[in-house]
Amino acid sequence: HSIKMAGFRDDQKCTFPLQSIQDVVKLFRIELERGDEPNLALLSIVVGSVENLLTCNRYLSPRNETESEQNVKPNFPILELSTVEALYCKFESQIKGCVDVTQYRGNSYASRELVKKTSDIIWSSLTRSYCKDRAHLQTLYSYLTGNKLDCFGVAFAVVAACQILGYSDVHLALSEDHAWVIFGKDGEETAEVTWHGKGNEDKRGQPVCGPTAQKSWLYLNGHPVKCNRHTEVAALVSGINPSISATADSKELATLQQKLLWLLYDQGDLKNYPMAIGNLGDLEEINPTPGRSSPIDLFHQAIFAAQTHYANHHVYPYTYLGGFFYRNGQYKDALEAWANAADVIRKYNYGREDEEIYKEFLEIANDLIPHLVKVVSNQAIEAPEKAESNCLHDPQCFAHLLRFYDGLCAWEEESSTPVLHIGWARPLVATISKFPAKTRSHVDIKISEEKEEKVDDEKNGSVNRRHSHGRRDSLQKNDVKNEEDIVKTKVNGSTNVSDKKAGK
Ligand SMILES: CC1(C)CN=C(N2CCN(c3ncnc4sc(CCF)cc34)CC2)S1
Repeated sequence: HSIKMAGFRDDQKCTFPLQSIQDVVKLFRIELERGDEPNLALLSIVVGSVENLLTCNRYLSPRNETESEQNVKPNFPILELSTVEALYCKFESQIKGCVDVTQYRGNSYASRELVKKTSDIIWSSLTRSYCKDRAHLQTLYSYLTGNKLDCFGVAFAVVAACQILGYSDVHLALSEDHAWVIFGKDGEETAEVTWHGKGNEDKRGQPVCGPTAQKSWLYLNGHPVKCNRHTEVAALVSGINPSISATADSKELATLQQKLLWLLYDQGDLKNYPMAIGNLGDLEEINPTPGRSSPIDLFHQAIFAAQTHYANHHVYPYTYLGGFFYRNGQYKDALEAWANAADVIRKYNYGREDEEIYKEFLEIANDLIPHLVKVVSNQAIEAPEKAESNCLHDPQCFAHLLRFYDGLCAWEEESSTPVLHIGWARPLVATISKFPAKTRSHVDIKISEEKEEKVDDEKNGSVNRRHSHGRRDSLQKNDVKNEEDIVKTKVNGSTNVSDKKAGK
């Protein structure tokens, strides 16, 4: 049967051959600024081709071939239109050849059968067995030249295929460690289209619902990133992997990713995508763009996006920020960011497919914080005159640490799987014992409000409670006179009675 092969439009063709970062940025700009939808398959093939040339087969420009050139510096490859067109047509004919849309004619929305069928086509043509978490398996280039895709790559390929079949309602849904699709009227339907993790039976074709989806971090309890075509382009760009080896990155590819993320940022396409903003913050830390937001600003924008669009149910915005502060020796701020991350995870129950975030908190608790505490305790010894500003003498640092662990405990409560075990206890004891008793004694462990009145009534006069941000609630009788050198710090975030009455 004759398949109408849609070639590329002139404004797409005119950018070829692509031979610089700017050429690729220009192609993306054309795709993103035109009225119609950006072509996901085209952009994925282009990015995958460039990534392959810059990371997999160390592209050598003629200039570099002389023996004298010791440091092999790849220039930008030349990407011909014919290469991209051939791969695109291969994908288009495979998809259109296998899906008989006449069977679904009429209903303008995709059906679960259509989505499942599309997923089956991608799924069945994957190489039997390969290392699923290898790098550079996230694009259609990898699929079309090597029949390999990673978990995210399968979900993206299904959405790109449905776009080619004309279903503009099929979109990518992204959590912090999984991807699935939404479709139907108002995107109300959901379907698994890929696998997750190791040793888990795939649930392809099934909706994302039920108890597993409710309280588990993996599905973000109903707060995933629901993409439109532009956000899907942002996911594709976020997925660019500049790593050449465990120790080397392609500078050209990292620069391309950074420029494409700024293009999407300026178009407003990252506003509801915290991880993409975080990725941009990481790139800006490595290679700052003059005149652009600082990494800290970007990480705060990611946090704001998560608070605004996702009821503050995302953990990674806080671990992006915490990691930045840690790398830059701003340890009090790192502890606060990690405590805020724990305030998010406390909203979930830990389940067997949440290993990724478990590993994240394990590394923070048992590796990063112990290292942080060792560094500051050495500082206290080497520079005793700076003791006041030292983390170990700051009750708010101790309060952040307690809030961090309290969040992990709350995460474990009512969970099917335990979180903490003896392996967590040793680093915890080592960390707590580095804080002198004087510091620990200044932390005021606030209890939840309903009990607070009871405690207040029973207690004759209460200690003065100072919010962790310095605002004092009230001075009660028999307060110590020199209260200014006793920092009362709330451990948890609950507002206290007077605030409540003040309607704050
Ligand atoms: C603070 C961190 C440890 C640094 N990098 C992090 N990530 C790197 C980029 N990541 C991502 N970045 C953009 N989009 C997505 S969608 C997704 C789930 C699989 F589809 C992951 C992910 C995952 C999180 S979190």
